[in-house]
Amino acid sequence: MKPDTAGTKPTQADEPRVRIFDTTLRDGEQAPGFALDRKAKLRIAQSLETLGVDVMEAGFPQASEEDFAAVREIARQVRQSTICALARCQRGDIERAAQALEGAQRGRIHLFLSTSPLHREHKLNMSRAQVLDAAVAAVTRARGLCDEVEFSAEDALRTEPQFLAEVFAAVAVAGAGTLNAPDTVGYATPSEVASLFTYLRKCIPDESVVFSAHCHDDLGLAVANTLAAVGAGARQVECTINGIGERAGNAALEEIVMALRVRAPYFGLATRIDTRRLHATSRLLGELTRQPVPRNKAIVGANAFAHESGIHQHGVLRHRGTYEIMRPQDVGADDAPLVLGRHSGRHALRQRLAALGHTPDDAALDGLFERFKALTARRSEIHDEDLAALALGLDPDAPGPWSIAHLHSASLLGSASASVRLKHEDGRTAAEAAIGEGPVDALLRAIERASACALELTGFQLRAIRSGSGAQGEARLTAEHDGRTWHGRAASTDIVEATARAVLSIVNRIAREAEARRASPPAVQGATA
Ligand SMILES: CC(=O)SCCNC(=O)CCNC(=O)[C@H](O)C(C)(C)COP(=O)(O)OP(=O)(O)OC[C@H]1O[C@@H](n2cnc3c(N)ncnc32)[C@H](O)[C@@H]1OP(=O)(O)O
Ligand SMILES: CC(C)C(=O)C(=O)O
Repeated sequence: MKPDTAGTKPTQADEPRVRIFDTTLRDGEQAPGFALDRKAKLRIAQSLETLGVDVMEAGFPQASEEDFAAVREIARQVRQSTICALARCQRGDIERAAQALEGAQRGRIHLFLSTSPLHREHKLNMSRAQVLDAAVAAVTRARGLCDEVEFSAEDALRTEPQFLAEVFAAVAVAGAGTLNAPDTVGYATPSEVASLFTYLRKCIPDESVVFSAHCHDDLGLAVANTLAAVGAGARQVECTINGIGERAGNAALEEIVMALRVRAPYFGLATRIDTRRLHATSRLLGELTRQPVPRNKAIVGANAFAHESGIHQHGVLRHRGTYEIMRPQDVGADDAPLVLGRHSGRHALRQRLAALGHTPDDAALDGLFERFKALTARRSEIHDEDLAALALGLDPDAPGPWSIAHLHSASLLGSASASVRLKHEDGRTAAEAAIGEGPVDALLRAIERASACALELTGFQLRAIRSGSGAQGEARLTAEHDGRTWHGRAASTDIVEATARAVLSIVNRIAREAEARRASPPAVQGATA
């Protein structure tokens, strides 16, 4: 087929659906720090299947035995998505990809070859004619070995558009059903991407061909460029969970899908994705790669639905739509409570106190608000127990009543023991020892016994907060007591001591609050709370 620049016939672009091609397990996994073993890949593949991706690129079988085995396993187990394997335009790669896909319900070989002058000259040492011939020969070979063939013109956005159209037209005739124009180095702008896809659609007005976008994020434009391609007729988008991928990453699946959904009247295009599975899939990937999702990441970051600013909180309390364009439950996130912090105002403070059972009048609220703001000047995080302490007239950061008089911890191959002697401000001392599954468990149990305060540990984090001599470790704990969550935090040059002091800070807050409730008759509590 010769490029046809005469006009645009109706094509696949008129279909009101965008196919989601997920490449988390290939381009995503290819990035430093994101390698996954076969078992982890299968778990992610199953999660992607439940999410509803149309195509999942499971790997590059020629790259290694491990990659081959992972693609083969995924092809055998996943039935609802098309399984895709990457291959260079080389006989060995194509045959290996076909072999890995043998058990697939529906298999696709994804061939790629660079088309840009820079890549042709310096990387491949091939002329235009050689690139064209190699692409057609590879597609012809692959066509008989699997259900579908996709062809990617690597570095398409830096390729002469006419030559790109010529290659696409030729591989479409040879049997490639999907034509992918990647912005391999994340160089293009949205208007350039839109112009290129408009041009390609004019040149190849074949209704059976699907145009695809694959954008990298080197300039932070991957999602914008992908959406520009969709606006210009692309009906497959290649993307990854959390936007992982080569260098700065690929276009983030969750961002594209939610943009299409939230702005449905603008795009008029659906996907098959069950958006309520987005959070779970993102978390699974973060856990398996041990790469936490940044707090401010769109859609799946911890702050994506959090409001701390008083003016926003006031707006959200009146009508969520003032500052929220989607609901957390639409992406499978928990309905986040308003975050009380340095930038919060009285409306949010009153609402949170009410949820904790405290209903101060306006004058009491003003007093509490002043003390709350003073606390935020000293601390970056304020928890419910701090608000409860303020409402009871306590200083959330006050020391005691218990302090550590003696501490000993020992661990040996999976078992650990700890002994503590605690001193109470009323003069009592209490000494206890315990064994546990590790030093933290043993310490927690010894302190629980000595202080007679039952805790169930629900979270524990240790991080270095200074390096070199005098380096400190900070322990952060969350624990349940009496149906409530409590937070403890302490730093020391000795991480065992930091952990013990963090546990004790929880015990002390519980003790102080209990004492205040005993000492304050309900009528007095009601005056401030
Ligand atoms: C834009 C992308 O993301 S493309 C995918 C990139 N992903 C990866 O590279 C991850 C997996 N890769 C690998 O494990 C290895 O690179 C392998 C096993 C595939 C190849 O390893 P090697 O044979 O040692 O080659 P090496 O990687 O050093 O060089 C690449 C070779 O492929 C050739 N090549 C690159 N792209 C293509 C292509 N699309 N079609 C045909 N040949 C190609 C290069 O010209 C070079 O050939 P040469 O060895 O004859 O000089
Ligand atoms: C193989 C192709 C699609 C690719 O990953 C790229 O060009 O970035």
